[in-house]
Amino acid sequence: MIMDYKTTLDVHPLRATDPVVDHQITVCVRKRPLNVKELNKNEIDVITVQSRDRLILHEPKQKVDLTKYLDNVNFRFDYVFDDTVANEVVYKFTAQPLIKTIFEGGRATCFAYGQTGSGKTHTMGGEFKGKTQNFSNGIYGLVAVDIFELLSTPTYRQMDLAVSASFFEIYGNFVYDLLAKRKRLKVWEDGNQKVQIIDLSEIIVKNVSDVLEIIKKGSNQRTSAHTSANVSSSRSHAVFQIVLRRIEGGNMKVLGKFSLIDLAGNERGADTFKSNRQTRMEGAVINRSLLALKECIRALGKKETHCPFRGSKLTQILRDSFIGENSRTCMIALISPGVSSCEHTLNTLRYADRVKELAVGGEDVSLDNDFVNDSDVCSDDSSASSIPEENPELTDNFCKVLQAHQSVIKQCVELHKMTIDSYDNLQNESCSKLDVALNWKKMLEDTINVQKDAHTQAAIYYDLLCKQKWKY
Ligand SMILES: Nc1ncnc2c1ncn2[C@@H]1O[C@H](COP(=O)(O)OP(=O)(O)OP(=O)(O)O)[C@@H](O)[C@H]1O
Repeated sequence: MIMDYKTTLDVHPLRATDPVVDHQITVCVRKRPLNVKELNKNEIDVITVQSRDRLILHEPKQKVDLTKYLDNVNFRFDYVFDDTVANEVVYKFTAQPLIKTIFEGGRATCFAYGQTGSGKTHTMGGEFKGKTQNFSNGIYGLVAVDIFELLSTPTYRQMDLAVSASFFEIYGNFVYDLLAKRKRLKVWEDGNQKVQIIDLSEIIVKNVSDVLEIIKKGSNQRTSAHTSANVSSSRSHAVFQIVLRRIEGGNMKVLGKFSLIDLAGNERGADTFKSNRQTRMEGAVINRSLLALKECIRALGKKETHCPFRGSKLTQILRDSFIGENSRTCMIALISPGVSSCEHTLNTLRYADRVKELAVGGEDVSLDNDFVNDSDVCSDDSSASSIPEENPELTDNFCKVLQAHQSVIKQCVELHKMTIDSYDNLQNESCSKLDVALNWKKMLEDTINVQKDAHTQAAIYYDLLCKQKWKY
């Protein structure tokens, strides 16, 4: 059905020579090719990149009478890159336009967002050849090339700017220095709300190869640390920063900063019901940071004076990226094309869609029409953000209650839809009464079960609230 549908479409993907448009906030999507594992499983590609800014997700669905049908969901972003596009082209439309910002005294930020294995590290760090990574064609490396090229032009050469780089990781609520054997660092906020990472290694770099060395060192540290500690890099945010400084009144003052962030896998935020406590807690922290990130981009897009950067360690550290006239952000949402990733892909696209919607000043309608987005359940509700930081157990449980209730709503919507379909099918006799009855019985049982789960979660949460003597 997908193949047939695709043949009816007029497809004009983005070309490397297309014009680059200037935005304060750019949101784009990159589709990776099907990988060997997916090809071996004969997975179907459910994504069609229709044009430079549009894509369609073909979601296979089934009616109550087992008839299959496609739900074709359309999305529009600033740019959409299909699976043939190289890193250099992605860079040209995303991070490259932000380079000049840091020379003009601003803050530039580029995020890679998506499910584990969707291509975040490939895009930010560089293409993999087997186990080795080509750091010179990732966005980190390409940014370095352009910075040093601009520095060599007459305008900037005379400014005598100093360039330095740092590379760290945010795992749970802690920060680890990837250039100092993953030393755990303290984050302090001074009286002016300036956030400092104490003792973070910041290495002076003189040329592109110095930067590539740092990227290599930090990336290797990340990989080896995670292998030995048996935790996954997909549960941490990696932050690579390049800072420009100039002499002002005898002191070195920051002129501009480029932050490049390889975010934790967004599906990790939904590590809840089936996982152990540690994983669930990590999931809740990731969830919160991704939501806080969305809120901060919203504040930037709406030019609000208040930025809710305290919502997570990630946004706290990146606070100066979300304030100020001269802050520009780019989000690259990475998606896996296989049918088995359909639900996560839909979640990624909806999140990116809302970031863009917000960035152009629209309203956040996520709670009205998007209750299936698991990664959003934590704190879109304003009451969630009022849960005290020091009560992670409550936060975790509150997430579970919300999540359980979202499942109930989802299930009820399915039940309602199925009932209407059954009625139609009985009317036109395309399905036997027995089939309808059996399907309806099963659907009702499932609905009762999710309601029971939600009830249990709410009861656990109530007990916990009573125990903690913490009330709304
Ligand atoms: N656009 C692409 N073209 C070719 N291969 C790709 C592309 N994107 C990703 N891949 C391949 O897919 C695999 C997973 O990619 P990658 O490690 O970048 O995912 P990730 O999103 O960073 O996952 P994690 O969250 O686990 O770090 C890698 O082997 C990578 O080479």
